Amino acid sequence: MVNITEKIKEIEEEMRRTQKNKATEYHLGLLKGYVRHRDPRPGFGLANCASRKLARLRAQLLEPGPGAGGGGGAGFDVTKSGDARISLVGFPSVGKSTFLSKVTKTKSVVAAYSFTTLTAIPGVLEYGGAEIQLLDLPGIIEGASEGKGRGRQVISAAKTSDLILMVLDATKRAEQRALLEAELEAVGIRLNCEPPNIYLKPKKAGGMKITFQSPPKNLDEKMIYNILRDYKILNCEVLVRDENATVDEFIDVIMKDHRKYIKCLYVYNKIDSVSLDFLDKLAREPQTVVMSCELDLGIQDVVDRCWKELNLIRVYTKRKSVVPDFSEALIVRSNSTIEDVCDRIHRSIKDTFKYALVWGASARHIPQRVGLSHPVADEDVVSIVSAWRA
Ligand SMILES: Nc1nc2c(ncn2[C@@H]2O[C@H](COP(=O)(O)OP(=O)(O)OP(=O)(O)O)[C@@H](O)[C@H]2O)c(=O)[nH]1
Ligand SMILES: [K+]
Ligand SMILES: [Mg+2]
Repeated sequence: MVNITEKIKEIEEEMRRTQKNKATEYHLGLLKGYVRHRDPRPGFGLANCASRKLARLRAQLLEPGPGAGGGGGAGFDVTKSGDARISLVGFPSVGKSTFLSKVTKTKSVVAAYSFTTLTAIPGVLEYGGAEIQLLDLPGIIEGASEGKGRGRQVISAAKTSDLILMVLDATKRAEQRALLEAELEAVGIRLNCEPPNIYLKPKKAGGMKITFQSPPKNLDEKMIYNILRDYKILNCEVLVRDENATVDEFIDVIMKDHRKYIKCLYVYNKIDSVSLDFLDKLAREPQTVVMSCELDLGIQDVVDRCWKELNLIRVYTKRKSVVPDFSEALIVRSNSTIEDVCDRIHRSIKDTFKYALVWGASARHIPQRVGLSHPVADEDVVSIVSAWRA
């Protein structure tokens, strides 16, 4: 077999040479009779022939070899680090690597052909003293969940993240989003929803006890009975608390060890290439932000929105008569209190806690003297006063 990597190198060389001189490209096209049929959209021009060939070869590199075991189910070997992990998931060439290279110090290769990125590339997104791991992933294609390309690995990596950033190309068909969602759904990822409000407890004996808190709209006792029997759960207790619960949701509860509920933010890139009307329409969709990496438009909005979606709070600690260090934040979940902040600093700090001084959005006046139960807000400055120090 001719080495795919060598073939790829050859074509890349050829493309580099022609790209150096657009005029040459034009003449080449003219020679080959391409110019008349030229697609006016960016990226669909003369180089598209070589580009398509290259993408095809690189896709082969992604395919699991014979005996490789169907692409493998495990994710890429990247250790989790920082305060949270965000995965960039999308079709090839939507701009995932461009985005990573823009917002982190990591440079992930960017190119016009598909499957430029062949593995997971981690970068660190610094956000006001918080450190978020941003994972650039290979592009996925339809059928990814069934093991096409490195689809399964990509999806496994996405499954380990705290937020999925679904990167979409604003110039491409609207279906791309539903197609990607279906691929993620197929492996048990549930986007932007909470686990169903259904209690299920398998028992050793006693048959099935099925109770509805209020009359169900989409389920009945017989349906639940049949589903449970299909899954060979013959003894259990079920309490359906949500009247709108569906069959699919009930199955998700049975399969809860294989389900992952993850927030997803939809990001449309390349808005420099669509009309203003269309851009406006996209930007109004729920959970959606728009950007152009090329024109540096909306990037900070995307980053801010990511932080918001993670539901985390940055707290800066301050020693008496010293300016707080804003380059290092203490990260707690939303709805945390001073007590949670103490626990993050040191396990025993609560033993000597007298009160805390708080500057920031959660303080009614500045500084406010508060106790352990005081809820903190993002970017609060907190000074813990201990009994022995005061
Ligand atoms: N017009 C336009 N082109 C962009 C924008 N962002 C990225 N591109 C181009 O889109 C192409 C693909 O970018 P990449 O960052 O390599 O895309 P990717 O999603 O990482 O692609 P794969 O790794 O192959 O899956 C490159 O030619 C970029 O220059 C943008 O905002 N507008
Ligand atoms: K690409
Ligand atoms: Mg890439």
